[in-house]
Amino acid sequence: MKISRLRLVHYRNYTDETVEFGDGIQLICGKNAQGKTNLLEAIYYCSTMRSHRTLQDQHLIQKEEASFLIDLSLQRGRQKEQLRVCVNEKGKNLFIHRNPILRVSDFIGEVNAVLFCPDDLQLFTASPKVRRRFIDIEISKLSRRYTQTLAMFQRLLRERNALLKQKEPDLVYLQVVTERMCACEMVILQQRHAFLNELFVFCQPFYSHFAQDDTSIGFEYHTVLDLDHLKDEQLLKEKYEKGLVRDQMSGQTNLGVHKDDVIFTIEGKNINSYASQGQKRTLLLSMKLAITAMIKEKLGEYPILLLDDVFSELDAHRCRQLMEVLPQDMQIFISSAQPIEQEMLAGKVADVFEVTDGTIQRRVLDE
Ligand SMILES: Nc1ncnc2c1ncn2[C@@H]1O[C@H](COP(=O)(O)OP(=O)(O)OP(=O)(O)O)[C@@H](O)[C@H]1O
Repeated sequence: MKISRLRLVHYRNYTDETVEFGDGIQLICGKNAQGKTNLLEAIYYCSTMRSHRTLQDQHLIQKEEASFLIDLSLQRGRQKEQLRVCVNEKGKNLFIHRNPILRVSDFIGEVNAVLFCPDDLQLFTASPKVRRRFIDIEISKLSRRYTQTLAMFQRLLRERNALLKQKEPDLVYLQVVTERMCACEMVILQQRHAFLNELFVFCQPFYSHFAQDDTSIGFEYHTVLDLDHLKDEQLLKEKYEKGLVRDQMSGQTNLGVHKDDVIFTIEGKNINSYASQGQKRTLLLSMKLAITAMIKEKLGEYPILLLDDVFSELDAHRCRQLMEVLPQDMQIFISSAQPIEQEMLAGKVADVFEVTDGTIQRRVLDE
């Protein structure tokens, strides 16, 4: 998958800018606060329908404007696709080849993008919700069934919580909702567990490449059922039955996959208490690269990789190691405020763009 052309209108500090991209590495250079991250954010927005920096679409609209527009020309093998995203205060209007797409979930996944950015390090220290969101976003790039099941589970959970808040809820209906939730949860927790297992199989070689030692990395998945009983739907239903009085007293559902967490480990120890900042960064980057490799294996083509400010996060040696490991046939956007020299690219060819105050110019790399 590759973006051949991008137009941003009233998006953040871009008034009306069109740029054509090539294959392989696309270096997005420029001083601080010129619009490099905004460009990567716009691409990521088309992939997930939300920004990685704000939950409010209004923040993405250029100051004093009423809406923004992103036009994106996408190439998948020989197929070309034209995507349009218009956002105003009323919401999102989405088009594929000028045909309106009414459900946001039908648009998500058209652009498959994996993002690495400096704030991602919070993944390890943030609340379990952030780690669940990370897992959910990444699995939804691989499985539409997962996205749909998760959406269904979230609807049922809201419904169950509303029933639990009633003084005299319809207990028969409550049980129907609970049983439907359990069915969704079996899919979700099995897919989460399988994804994490596979992620770390793909991740270990990347980590070893960067660390140049045999440090082992891993994870512990904490969910509502023991790992030996991940397929035991009956056990899950019994847990809900046992927890019903507590749920009614608190007016909410106290157990389920919406409470899951994952702990990342290095040498079997919790990454937060054991690893250096450099090791955390290396693990995170390895995880993102592993996800691109998983997508290639499962869907037959690489996603678009967005590396925001990655060079400032790594020392010169790791930068070279990163360039060496990036596949030739993946389109990769790398933003950098630091000057980039040919030597840093480890022999790779790159298209170079200079971003200045919301404008983008193609340029030649310094020797
Ligand atoms: N809604 C908006 N309207 C207009 N300008 C905006 C809006 N949101 C952000 N900006 C501007 O975008 C610029 C920041 O762009 P961006 O975050 O892409 O910087 P950057 O080039 O990645 O910088 P750095 O190298 O420091 O990360 C700032 O000048 C900011 O004021």
